[in-house]
Amino acid sequence: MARPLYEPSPPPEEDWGDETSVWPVKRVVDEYIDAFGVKKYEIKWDDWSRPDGTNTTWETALIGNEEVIADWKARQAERRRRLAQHDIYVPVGHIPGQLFHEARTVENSRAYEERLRESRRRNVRGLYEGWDNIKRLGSDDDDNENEHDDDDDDDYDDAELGRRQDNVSDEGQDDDGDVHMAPADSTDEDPNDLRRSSSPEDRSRPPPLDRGGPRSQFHPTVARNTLRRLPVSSSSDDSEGTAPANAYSSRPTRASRNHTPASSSTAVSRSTPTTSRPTKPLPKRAARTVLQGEWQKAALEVGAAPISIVNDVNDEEIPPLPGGFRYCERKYVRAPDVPQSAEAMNLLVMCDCDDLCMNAQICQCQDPSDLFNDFEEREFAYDTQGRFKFNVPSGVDVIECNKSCVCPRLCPNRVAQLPRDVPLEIFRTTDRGWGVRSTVSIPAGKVIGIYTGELIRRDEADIRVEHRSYIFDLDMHEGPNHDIDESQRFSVDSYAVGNWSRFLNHSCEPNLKVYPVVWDTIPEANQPYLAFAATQAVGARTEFTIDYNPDAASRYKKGKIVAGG
Ligand SMILES: C[S@@+](CC[C@H](N)C(=O)[O-])C[C@H]1O[C@@H](n2cnc3c(N)ncnc32)[C@H](O)[C@@H]1O
Repeated sequence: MARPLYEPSPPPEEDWGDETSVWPVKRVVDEYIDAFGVKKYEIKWDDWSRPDGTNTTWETALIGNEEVIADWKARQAERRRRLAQHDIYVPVGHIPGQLFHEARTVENSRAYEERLRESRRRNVRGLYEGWDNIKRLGSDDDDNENEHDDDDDDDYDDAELGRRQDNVSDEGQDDDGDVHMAPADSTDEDPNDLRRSSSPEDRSRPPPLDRGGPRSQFHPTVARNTLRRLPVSSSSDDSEGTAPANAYSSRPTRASRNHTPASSSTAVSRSTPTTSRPTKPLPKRAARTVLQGEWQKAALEVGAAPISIVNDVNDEEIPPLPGGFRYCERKYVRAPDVPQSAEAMNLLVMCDCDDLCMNAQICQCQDPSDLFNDFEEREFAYDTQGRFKFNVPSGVDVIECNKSCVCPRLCPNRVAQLPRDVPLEIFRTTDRGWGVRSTVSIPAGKVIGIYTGELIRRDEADIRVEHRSYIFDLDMHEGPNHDIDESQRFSVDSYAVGNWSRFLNHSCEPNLKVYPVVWDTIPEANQPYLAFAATQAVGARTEFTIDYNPDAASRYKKGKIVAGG
C-alpha cells in the first residue's frame, strides 16, 4: 500500500561502530535550549557521516571537548559583535510557532544584548523593557527553507551581513542619529530574520534522542515590529513645533475659537499639506483607521512608540475632536506671540561629563538647579535607570541635560526629552469619555511622556473658555508666593493640537504625577514641559490618571481649604 504523503521518511541509518569507538568532534555548529532549560549543541563530526552525507548530531554533554565549546562560544560572540556593529535592529517579541524556551536561544544568536549595547553606544535610546511584551505579528512562510544545510556557520554570517548591507541605508536616521520605531503591525519581510534558528523538534525528520538530525535551519518570517529605519522624513524635531496650515497658521480668531467639537465622522479631516483631506465623511470604521494611521505616523516620525485607538464599550469610533485637530507628540506649538527665547537658550548651562552624568555635584548643568537632597547636596531627579524619584518639591523645575551638553543622549539625566517609548492606547471608558492606557506594564517612576499643545499666554488661555478642560497652566506647580509677572505666565492648550496626554482623565488617587522639566530653556523662562511619571507600577491596560488639581488636594489634606468641584 502506498505510504500517505504526510508520513515522514525514516531517518537515515546511522553506524556508530561499537561502544569503544571514538569519534573526533570537528566543531559545534549550533546550539539550542530545550523545554527543560538544557543546552544542546549541534556537533559536526570529523570522521563520520550518514549515508546521505549529513554529519551533525545534537549532544547535551561534550566532556573532554571544552575547547570545542569555547571555540564555538568565541565564534558566536564574534558573530554577534559583527551583527551588532553592522546594524542595531533588535527583533523582539514572540515569534509565532516559537516555543518560549527557544526565545533564549534565538536571542543568544541574534546579538540581542550586543545590539542593545551598540545602540546605547551610538546614543540611540535603549529599548523599553516592556517591548518584549508586544505581540509579534506575522508567521513563518517558507517551509522550503527548512532543509538541511551543512555549510559552515561563518558562511551564512557573511551572507547575512551581505543581505543586511543591501538593506542598510541612512534612511530613517534623523540628524541626531535617532532610529525610529516601526509600527507593530508592519509586515515587511525582514532579511535580518532569514536565519532564525528552528529547534530540532521542528524538523520533518526528528532525530533520535541526542543523536543525529540535520542542523538547525533559519527560515524567513514576515514578522517585524520594532526598531528599524524609516525613510528620512522632512519633519524634524523642530517641524513638530510649527503650526499646521489649516489650524494655526495665524493666531486663532474668535470665530475659530467658538467651534464646537466635530462629530466622529468629520474629526479625521485634519490635514497637513501632504495629507489628502477626505471629501466626504468617512464610514465609521474607516474614520478610526485613518485617524489612528495619522497619529501613528506623527508618533513614529519623532521616534515615539505606537499609539492606537480602541473602543470595547460602545460604537463611538473615534474620540470627539475639533476639525483640524493635529497630533503633536513631542513639542509645543508656539503661538505667534510666544516665540522661543533666544536669550533663554543662550543662558543654558552645559555639562562636560564625557560619560554618563552620574553625579549631580559635578554635572555643571545642575548648577542652576534648585533640587537638593536632605544634606543640601544637588541631586538628579532620576535614578540611574532614568526613573523619576519624586524628589522634586513644588516650585522646582527638573533640569535635564541639553543639546549642548557633552554627555551622550542616553545619559540618565535625559528622560522626558526622549521620545515616548511606552506604546499607548486611547480607549473608550464607560463613564468619562476617552482615556489613556499602556499596552505593557509600567514600573514605578517610569516617565511616560510630556503634555503638548499650543503654548499660549495666560491672558489668551483665559479667553479660551471652551478649551478649559484641555488647558494646563505651566506655573501650576509654583508655590503660592511665587512672584511671576502676569505677562510671563503661560499655558498649554491641547484642544486642537496635542498628543495622547489630552485624554488623561482625573482621579483623586492618580497613578501618574506631573512635574515641570526643562532642557531647551531655563526655568526662569516659565515655559517648562510638563512630564508624567508613574507613581506606582501600573499594569498593562490599566487607565493612566492624573490629579487635575494636586495643590488643592494637598491643601485640602492640610485642612486649609476644601477642594472645589
Ligand atoms: C482632558 S479631558 C480628558 C479626556 C476626555 N475624557 C475625552 O474623552 O476627551 C477632560 C475631560 O474628561 C472628562 N473627565 C476627566 N476625568 C473624569 C472623571 N474622573 N470622571 C468623569 N469625567 C472625567 C471631563 O469631561 C473632563 O472635562
